[in-house]
Amino acid sequence: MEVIRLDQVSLLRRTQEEFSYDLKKTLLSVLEGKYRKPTKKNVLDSIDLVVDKGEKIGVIGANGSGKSTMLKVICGILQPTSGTVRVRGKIAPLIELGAGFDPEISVMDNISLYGVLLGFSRAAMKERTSSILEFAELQDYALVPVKALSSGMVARLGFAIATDIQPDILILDEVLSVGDESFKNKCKQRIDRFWDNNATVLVVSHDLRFIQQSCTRGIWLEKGKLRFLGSANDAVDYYLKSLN
Ligand SMILES: Nc1ncnc2c1ncn2[C@@H]1O[C@H](COP(=O)(O)OP(=O)(O)OP(=O)(O)O)[C@@H](O)[C@H]1O
Repeated sequence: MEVIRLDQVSLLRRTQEEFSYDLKKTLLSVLEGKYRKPTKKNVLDSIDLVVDKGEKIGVIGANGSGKSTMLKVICGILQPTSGTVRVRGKIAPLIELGAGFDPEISVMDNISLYGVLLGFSRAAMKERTSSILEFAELQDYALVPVKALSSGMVARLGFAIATDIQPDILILDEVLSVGDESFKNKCKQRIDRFWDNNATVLVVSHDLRFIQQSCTRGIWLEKGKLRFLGSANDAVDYYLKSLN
């Protein structure tokens, strides 16, 4: 059964998008004659992809080739400039953990808010609050505003919410570096369980051996284009050959 489908997905980004808010920097570069108008770049270029239930897909490619962007488009964090994305089932996006939190409101209220963003009802989130707090080891912080948590605690909370129930689709960006060593182990166990329970998995990693050992299929992206889609072993081989 098909659970993810991308048809001709492209995403354009301004090359200086991240810096455009820095007026002082922009003015200085104008005065120094160094200012260049931002140009647009195809970060994803006409991607077609169909993923069936239970597949484990490894996404590989050089830095900046569009791997994280593709995952964000699948999760709905980014909208494509053109093309369509269809996803069927509950998705656990383990990327940019906690990016959707409101720092001013309490941990408990953020659990409801984040859950609703992920597509759960408020009532369902109320029922899950205690198990989420327990997994994140934040029971004593339920009423504290999120801005008072450490960044590791924020990531733990994001992970706990996104994985409180078995997702149909698991999206992983690189090796998770959530919290301290003991918490990392807990996360790994949870991911392994989902992995074994027939979840569909998309994982970005530079660890090519891990991709070969753990994934059924591989995607090689190059400058936003899908260069290869096939067995994980072949994807790694072709990618490595391109580097020589
Ligand atoms: N917020 C942003 N604004 C503008 N351009 C961006 C932004 N985020 C990423 N890009 C650009 O999009 C391209 C793809 O980035 P992406 O993070 O998807 O690559 P990646 O393959 O995951 O790289 P890496 O292996 O380094 O994590 C890069 O050229 C990057 O500069």
